[in-house]
Amino acid sequence: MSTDPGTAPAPSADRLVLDADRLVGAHQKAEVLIQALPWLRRFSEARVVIKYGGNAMVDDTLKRAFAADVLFLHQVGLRPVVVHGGGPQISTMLDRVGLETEFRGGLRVTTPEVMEVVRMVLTGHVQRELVSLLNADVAHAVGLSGEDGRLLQAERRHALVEGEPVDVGHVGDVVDVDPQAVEDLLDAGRIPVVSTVAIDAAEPTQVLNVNADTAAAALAVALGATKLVMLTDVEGLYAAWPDPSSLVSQIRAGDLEVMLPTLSSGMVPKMEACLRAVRGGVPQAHVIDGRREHSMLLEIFTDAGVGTLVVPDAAEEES
Ligand SMILES: Nc1ncnc2c1ncn2[C@@H]1O[C@H](COP(=O)(O)OP(=O)(O)O)[C@@H](O)[C@H]1O
Ligand SMILES: CC(=O)N[C@@H](CCC(=O)OP(=O)(O)O)C(=O)O
Repeated sequence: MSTDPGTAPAPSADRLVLDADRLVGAHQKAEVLIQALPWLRRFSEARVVIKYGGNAMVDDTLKRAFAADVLFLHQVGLRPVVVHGGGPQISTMLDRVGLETEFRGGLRVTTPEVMEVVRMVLTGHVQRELVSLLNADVAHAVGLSGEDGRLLQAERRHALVEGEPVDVGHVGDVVDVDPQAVEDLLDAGRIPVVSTVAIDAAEPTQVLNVNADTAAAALAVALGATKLVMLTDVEGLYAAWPDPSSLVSQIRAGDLEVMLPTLSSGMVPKMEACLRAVRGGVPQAHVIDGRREHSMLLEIFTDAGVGTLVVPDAAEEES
């Protein structure tokens, strides 16, 4: 039975404010959905390689939000491929087992003992955790390492320290990608989750430690991905690190190439990877803040975009 508006008590001021808030909230949600529509259409069936950096795996809530975003992409018809890092997690385990660890030119010095721990942590711990989060409700995700189906082959590389090559042991750069194992999983409607341990092309029974950004870029190129999205622990690329007001929202490949020698630490392999991806035919490479819940959805499905977008030299202006 409805109340006669003429006799019903007047709603309190607090109640009116609450109702207004609810309406504004609902209106905003509808706006977001409408805004997402052209992007949903545009990216239908698009392959998106998502690099999830170890520094962005801050806590369980964030990890669950990441998994929810990946599942959302999958549900609305994109083809997400997750490539994960795990640098801090490897360092913690090395510390626990009493092995010294050191980075030269952004790359971990990797002895045979360190390599065993790298492989164990990436494929046995970080990958397992992501696969289990992604499969919490529906079983879509399947984990694989660069060793599986010869996905990633690498050659030993040096690090560059002040322009000089330095030996960093069992560290490689990807020289060959056989994406068939990933293609098979995508064809079966799966979400591949890739650990970046690679086969040593010179000694195929051995493995090499590959920077996860580098591996993600190589895989994005081999898969003909529409986007490479890197989740890290900063908003994006700062032209004048660490000044947040210097965030670069969009940069062309040629300008990034000029900027590369001025960059330091983790941003070097990350921006090199973005450059490699767009030069290899990936139309867009993004660096976004993985510490902000749902930053990936904001980047892909809203007009504003977030973080830093790298585009080829001849690309049109777009978010
Ligand atoms: N110009 C820059 N802009 C943004 N971050 C930078 C810059 N130079 C160095 N950094 C560092 O790079 C880090 C990201 O790289 P890294 O630690 O390798 O992340 P991930 O584990 O996500 O791959 C940032 O936390 C920041 O400390
Ligand atoms: C050669 C090299 O440095 N490999 C990295 C691989 C993991 C990685 O890249 O993880 P993030 O993406 O979390 O940094 C390492 O051993 O830490």
